[in-house]
Amino acid sequence: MADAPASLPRYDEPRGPYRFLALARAFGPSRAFQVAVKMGLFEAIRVHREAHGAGMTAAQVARDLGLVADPGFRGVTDLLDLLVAEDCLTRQGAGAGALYDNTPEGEVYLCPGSRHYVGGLVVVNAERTYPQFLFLEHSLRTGRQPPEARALVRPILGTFEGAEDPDATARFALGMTGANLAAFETLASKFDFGRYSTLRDIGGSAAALSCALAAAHPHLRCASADLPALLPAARARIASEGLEGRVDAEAIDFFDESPFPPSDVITMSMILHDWGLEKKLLLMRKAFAALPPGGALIALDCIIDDARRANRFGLYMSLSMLTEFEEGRAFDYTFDEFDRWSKEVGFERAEYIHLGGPNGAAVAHKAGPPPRGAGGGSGTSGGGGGGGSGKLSR
Ligand SMILES: C[S@@+](CC[C@H](N)C(=O)[O-])C[C@H]1O[C@@H](n2cnc3c(N)ncnc32)[C@H](O)[C@@H]1O
Repeated sequence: MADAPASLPRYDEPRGPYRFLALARAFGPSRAFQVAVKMGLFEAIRVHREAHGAGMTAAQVARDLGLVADPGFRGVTDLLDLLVAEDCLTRQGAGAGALYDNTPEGEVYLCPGSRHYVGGLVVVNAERTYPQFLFLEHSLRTGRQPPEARALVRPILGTFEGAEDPDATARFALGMTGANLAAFETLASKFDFGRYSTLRDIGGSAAALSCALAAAHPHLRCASADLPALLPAARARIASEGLEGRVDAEAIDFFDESPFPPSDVITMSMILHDWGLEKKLLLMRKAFAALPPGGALIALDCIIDDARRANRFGLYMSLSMLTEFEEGRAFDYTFDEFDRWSKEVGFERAEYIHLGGPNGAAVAHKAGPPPRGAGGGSGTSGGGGGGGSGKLSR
């Protein structure tokens, strides 16, 4: 397993037919990675290194994770080397004595004790998204998943409502927190929250967005509102971040008759994309009604570029919503579309804030002076109200 001699080809960008074949097989490395995260490989390596001061051999990994440990069996070594090729593991040495270890990034993002752990969503991808994509053709032909799929993956609304089982609800919430924390922290630094005093996060799950914003902006009073099954996860996070008294957890059903309680800012992260146009507009109207003059609705999603060709993760996400939501009407959207909807609902103008990777925030502003006065006198960390970097205003 020495480095390839210079005469061997380097496997960089696949070209010609290989580009299409690579795309057809892209699920392979993806699935292998999901399985590795689900089995706890990265955490097992971290724990082993802490105890023994070195990475693990393939045989040690096999024993630790309960995999086939027969020396003639290639599966475990193949999985580990594929993860080396994907830059998810490092390897030192060769053959049976080769030691596999985490990359520094793997340690931050793939080990559950880390604040930045994203593995929760990888497990959701392994348990829900991947099996549902097996039936994508059926979804495209009928707008819904077939009964076979529903035998493998329970409907997402049951998970939200806690009807499936409380652990599945908590696991989904932790997955969402890990996946979106970086975007939440970027929003905290890019948007001028100094102009507002109160914020309500609709569909706030485990309150991660409210906590990130309250931690960055001490003047801000936040409420994270979700179905009752999410209250324990939200309360646990508020307590663990030391934000009791500044962040509340509230039970709501955002589709019931009652109006949203008034707040200067309403956020909806990964909410609008869960629904068809009618329900998207209903939620935006409820937000508009609850905001004071000068208030803002901030929708966070993998907002698709207006030309619908660059944000391929956003486009994938939209197909994923088709498989997740039984209505067959859920979709991710462009900023252009959000801009149009926001005017239809009554907002004065909208702006786009890029949040890193495929994530963005579409902000709709209600006409009027900012509720807390320009600048607000609080320590906002950046952005400012007008035209900060990466913002489009319309
Ligand atoms: C895709 S998750 C997004 C979670 C979180 N905002 C984030 O970005 O990480 C959708 C959230 O909407 C919540 N939700 C779904 N239907 C709801 C309803 N009718 N009323 C309130 N919350 C609801 C779910 O419980 C879930 O927490």
